[in-house]
Amino acid sequence: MPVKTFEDLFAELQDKAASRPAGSGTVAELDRGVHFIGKKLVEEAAEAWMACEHESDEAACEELSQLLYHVQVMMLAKGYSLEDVYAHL
Ligand SMILES: N=c1c2ncn([C@@H]3O[C@H](COP(=O)(O)OP(=O)(O)OP(=O)(O)O)[C@@H](O)[C@H]3O)c2ncn1[C@@H]1O[C@H](COP(=O)(O)O)[C@@H](O)[C@H]1O
Repeated sequence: MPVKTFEDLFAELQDKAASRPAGSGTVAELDRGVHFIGKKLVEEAAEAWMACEHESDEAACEELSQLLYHVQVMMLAKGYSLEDVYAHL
């Protein structure tokens, strides 16, 4: 099975945000808003930092993936496209 890329996940989350399927954690987070998502972003960043310092490579990569997910949820909450953010890379 091919690995899901950052762009693949963003397209999937955009679709979820538009179609709002029942049981979607993304929809639930979007409904809670920027303040809630911001706290999740910081929490995941801290967990990623701790995992990188003290845990296995596997655990660190898992935490980093969760941080990337929450970056995308924040982008959606703010209405930003990939291009809006990539313009600053
Ligand atoms: N990649 C992710 C992803 N990474 C992290 N998370 C969520 O981020 C949180 C991180 O979990 P933690 O272990 O840090 O915290 P926890 O204590 O277990 O969970 P919480 O109590 O904090 O919610 C969990 O709620 C996860 O569900 C993700 N949720 C969804 N996705 C993908 O996003 C897509 C859409 O998901 P749904 O919107 O749920 O359909 C699917 O492809 C999913 O695989």
